[in-house]
Formats: sequence, C-alpha cells, structure tokens
Amino acid sequence: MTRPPGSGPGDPSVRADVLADTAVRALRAEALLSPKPGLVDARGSGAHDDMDLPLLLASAEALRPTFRAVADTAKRLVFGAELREELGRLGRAGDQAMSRATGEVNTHRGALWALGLLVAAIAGGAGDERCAAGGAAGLAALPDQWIPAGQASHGELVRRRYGTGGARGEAEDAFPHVIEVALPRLRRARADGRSEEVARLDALLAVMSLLNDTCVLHRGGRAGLRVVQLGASHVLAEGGAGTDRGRSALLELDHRLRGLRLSPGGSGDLLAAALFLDMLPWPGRRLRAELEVTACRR
Ligand SMILES: CC(C)(COP(=O)(O)OP(=O)(O)OC[C@H]1O[C@@H](n2cnc3c(N)ncnc32)[C@H](O[C@H]2O[C@H](COP(=O)(O)OP(=O)(O)OP(=O)(O)O)[C@@H](O)[C@H]2O)[C@@H]1O)[C@@H](O)C(=O)NCCC(=O)NCCS
Ligand SMILES: Nc1ncnc2[nH]cnc12
Repeated sequence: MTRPPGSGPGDPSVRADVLADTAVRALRAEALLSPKPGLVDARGSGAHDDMDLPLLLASAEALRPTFRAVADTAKRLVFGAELREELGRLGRAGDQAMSRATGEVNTHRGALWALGLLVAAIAGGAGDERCAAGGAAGLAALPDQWIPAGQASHGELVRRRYGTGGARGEAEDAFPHVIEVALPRLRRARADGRSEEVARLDALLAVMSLLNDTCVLHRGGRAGLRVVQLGASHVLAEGGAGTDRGRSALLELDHRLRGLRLSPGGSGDLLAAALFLDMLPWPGRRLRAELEVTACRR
C-alpha cells in the first residue's frame, strides 16, 4: 500500500496547508468542546471576562497563515539556530496577528507556541507523535538571540515566584502532558466506548489534574492550583465526564472555578496540541501492519 505524496506526516512533502488546517481544526475543536471547567466553551466565557467562543474561533483562524509559514520554513531550513530564530520571528508575528484579531486578548499564546513547534517538527519529517514532540523539544531548547527584552509575561512572573517551567518547560520536556497524559486518556476513553466529547473532556481533566498551569498560578497562586488539580482528579475518580456522578462533579468544579476566576488555559492549549497530533494521518497508524518501526528523522 502506498500513500500519495504529501498526504501525511512522516512524508517530507507533507503539505504545509494540511498541517495549518489541522492545527486550526484542533484549536476549534478545543474551543467548542463543552462543558469545560473554567474555560471558554459553547456555553459561555468560563472564568474569563474578556473572551468568548467567537473570539477564540476568530483567534484560531487568524493563526492559520502563521502555521502555514512555520511549516514552509521548517521544510526549507535544516534543524538549527537559523530555523529556531526564524520560528521565533514567525511566532512573534503570529502573536501580533492574534492580538489584532482579539483586541489584545491572549487567547492562544500557549497554543501557538506548542502547535507551532509541533508543526515545525512534523514539516521537518518527524514520523510519529513522539518524534514530533522530541523534535519540538529540540527546537524549544535552542537559543533565539532575537527575543525582545520587554515586560515580563505572566508565565515569567510565575516562573520566578514558584519555579515552574510553564509553557517553555513543557515544550523542552517534549510535551509530557500531551504524550503521556492527554493522548493515552483520550484513547483509553474511546476504547471503553465513551463518546468523542467525553473522551476529550476526560483528556482535558487528566491534564488539569497534573499540570502546573501558569495561567492558574498567576491568577490563584498555589491554593488556586490545588483547587484545579484536586477538582479535576475528583471528577475522574467519580468516573469522568461520561458518568452521572462524574458529570455533576465536573459542573460543580466549573461553578467553583468561575467563582474563583480560575482558568486552566494552559490545559486547554495542551488539549488542542493532543487533538492536533491525534487528527493527523500518521503512517504508523494507517500502515501499522506494514511498518514495524517509524524512525525519528530529526
Ligand atoms: C514560550 C512562550 C509561550 C511564552 O511563554 P511565557 O510563559 O513567558 O508567556 P505567557 O504570556 O504567560 O504565555 C504562556 C501561555 O502558555 C500557557 N500555559 C500555561 N502554563 C502552561 C504549561 N504548564 N504548559 C503549557 N502551556 C502552559 C498559557 O496559555 C493559556 O493561558 C492564556 C491566558 O493566560 P494569561 O496571559 O496569563 O491571561 P489571563 O490570566 O487571562 O490574564 P488576565 O485577564 O488575568 O490579565 C490562555 O489564553 C491560554 O493560551 C500561558 O498564557 C512563547 O509565547 C514565546 O516565547 N514565544 C516566542 C515566539 C516563538 O519562539 N515561537 C516559536 C513557535 S511558533
Ligand atoms: N477554551 C479556552 N478558554 C480560555 N482560554 C483558553 N486557552 C486555550 N483554550 C482556552
């Protein structure tokens, strides 16, 4: 069985527009998923007073040209400092496109960072999810001499105060909450016969139960993070989003997070990254019988 050229990841000619389209679809799927505790969803603004669903969807669409440019660039340049710096330039331009689309609201900065690095790794030839995460980690760890000095981000303030790695640490560690937490939970829930919506909600809750989310830490400190992590663990212990007890615990957690103004935005971003990897037609998945080993090219 052969694949048409450019039809999927692992194929060096995988099309940039396919990667960009999949990244935007993943962002849309995360935004639309409901009910998500504390996050913007189809029901409303969650713990945010400056975001809603149309804004998140507009933000996702505004990032499409950036994802495409990231993929084109990663096909053109070999892994190294020049590629890292070019991705930094594109990422900062993407941040500005997001800000223009949202009136300066940070809707998807963490998602652009995670998905941008994964798109680059796949466009460069990563042939499976782990290779993509590993390639993204290698890119994240390279220095970018053009990072502008400026006001410290919320993530930076939290890093200084609590010593957590945040979005940068997650990428440098090869996205453990995507590869080891979200994707296995998503697939286990599907294998157990759960609906797609429930599988995605359980994957989100699994990430929330473990992630040191700088968005939560910035708004609620360590106490806020405990509320999010223990609350998500409790929903899963009650059976997850697909059981009556789990669903009512989820709605209680949502009520609590909105009351405390706590938003697990980093978990939302990492769910989008997991959905992106899950939506791609990896050769190892489609040709499992024929391919025993899928090697990392990068
Ligand atoms: C490396 C960068 C991502 C910058 O990171 P940094 O931590 O310095 O900057 P932040 O501006 O704080 O953005 C990081 C966002 O990452 C998400 N996140 C948080 N924790 C984690 C985690 N543990 N793992 C992964 N991801 C995480 C989180 O995103 C969500 O939160 C958003 C809202 O957060 P915030 O801005 O704090 O807003 P509010 O609380 O709403 O503010 P107020 O209303 O209270 O004022 C939410 O929308 C989610 O997106 C963090 O926000 C990266 O940007 C960078 O260096 N880029 C340079 C370009 C580049 O090199 N790109 C290459 C690839 S294209
Ligand atoms: N659904 C969502 N609500 C708020 N912030 C987010 N960041 C990423 N996804 C989000």
